[in-house]
Amino acid sequence: MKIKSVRARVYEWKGKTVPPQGNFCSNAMDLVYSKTETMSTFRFHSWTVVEIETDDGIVGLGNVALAPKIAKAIIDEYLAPLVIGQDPWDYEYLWQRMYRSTHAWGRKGVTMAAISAVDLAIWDILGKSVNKPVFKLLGGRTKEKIPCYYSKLYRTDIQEMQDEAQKFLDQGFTMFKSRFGYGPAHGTQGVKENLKAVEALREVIGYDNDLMLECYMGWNLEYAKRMLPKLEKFQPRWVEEPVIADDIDGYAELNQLTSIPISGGEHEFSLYGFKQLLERKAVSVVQYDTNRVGGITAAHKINALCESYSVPVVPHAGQMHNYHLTMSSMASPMSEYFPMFDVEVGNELFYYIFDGEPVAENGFLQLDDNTPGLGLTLKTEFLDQFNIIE
Ligand SMILES: O=C(O)C(=O)C[C@@H](O)CO
Ligand SMILES: [Mg+2]
Repeated sequence: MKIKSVRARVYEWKGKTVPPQGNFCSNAMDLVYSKTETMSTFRFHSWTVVEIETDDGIVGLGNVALAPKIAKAIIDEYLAPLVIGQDPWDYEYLWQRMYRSTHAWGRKGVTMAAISAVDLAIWDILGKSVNKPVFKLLGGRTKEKIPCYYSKLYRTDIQEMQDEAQKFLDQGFTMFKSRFGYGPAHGTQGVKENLKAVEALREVIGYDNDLMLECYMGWNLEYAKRMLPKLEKFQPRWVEEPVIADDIDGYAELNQLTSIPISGGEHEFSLYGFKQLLERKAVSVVQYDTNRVGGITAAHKINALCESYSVPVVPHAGQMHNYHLTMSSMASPMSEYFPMFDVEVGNELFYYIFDGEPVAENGFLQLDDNTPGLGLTLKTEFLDQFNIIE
């Protein structure tokens, strides 16, 4: 079997989006003076879809959401020529060709995300060619079904957040992730607002259910050192991305500071990036995203590395490419789960492009032993709400 063609198309959402609100989600731009709403650079309203076809007609689907137009250019210009004419079963060789040939300017960020998209499509082909789901090629079924946590609860009105938490508690979720709205730029009032929201959510879900707290790189070390001791009484399962991804020493200091586990990784790349995080005890929970980190080829290696450190892997975002890594590894106890909503930050856009995503039932996800490959097809229902760039 040989790769015959690589097609990368950008799906630009033209449909309605939930308008941004202030203090919706603390984020890395909060620390930079700006007159615009800071979360705007972290909206994912475009997505690049990669279709790789083999000489016997199998089509593999990959995807990338980081800088999708740039990712498409990297795929078209640099990565496609490296894989066309090659055997997809030589996936390690192909991964190394892509990684090493772009090493001078790649390694992390959008290049590794583009490599991830090609690698996902290759693994989709592998599964389809032997009529097996990808997780069966990685280690098989390690769970009867996948526990998942409800992920949203962005910082809105306190009552709205409590109503949202109650709604999904009633649907059987036992784990919830919420977003802080405030950070160093918002002073002591912001600290009070952050604590008020956590307390309000605990009032709804109690202490028999897990609560994870997301900073999305919106704090700094000094502020996090003030906040974590105040948060301990609320017993969060983890506090996520308190500082920017490059501040690994900051992560390591915070991870030892209190009883609260620090999580991160969705903005880290490749096996080597996670080797650093683990060696320096920077995180207690690893959260790579398989469509960023280097695809399934890289994520599978990182799962093994994390297993050797007894550090759990909870991939960032839901989405099928992550579910296969969780199903096939004892290192990964659960998945993140965004239900389908109106398009807001963009984590929801996946549902408007692909069919095949499992719907959570009572806080669990299921993958089918008999659905080959990643289990995704391209959705046609919302095509009229996308501008597609060939
Ligand atoms: O789901 C996460 O962990 C994210 O970082 C998503 C992003 O939109 C901020 O919440
Ligand atoms: Mg996150």
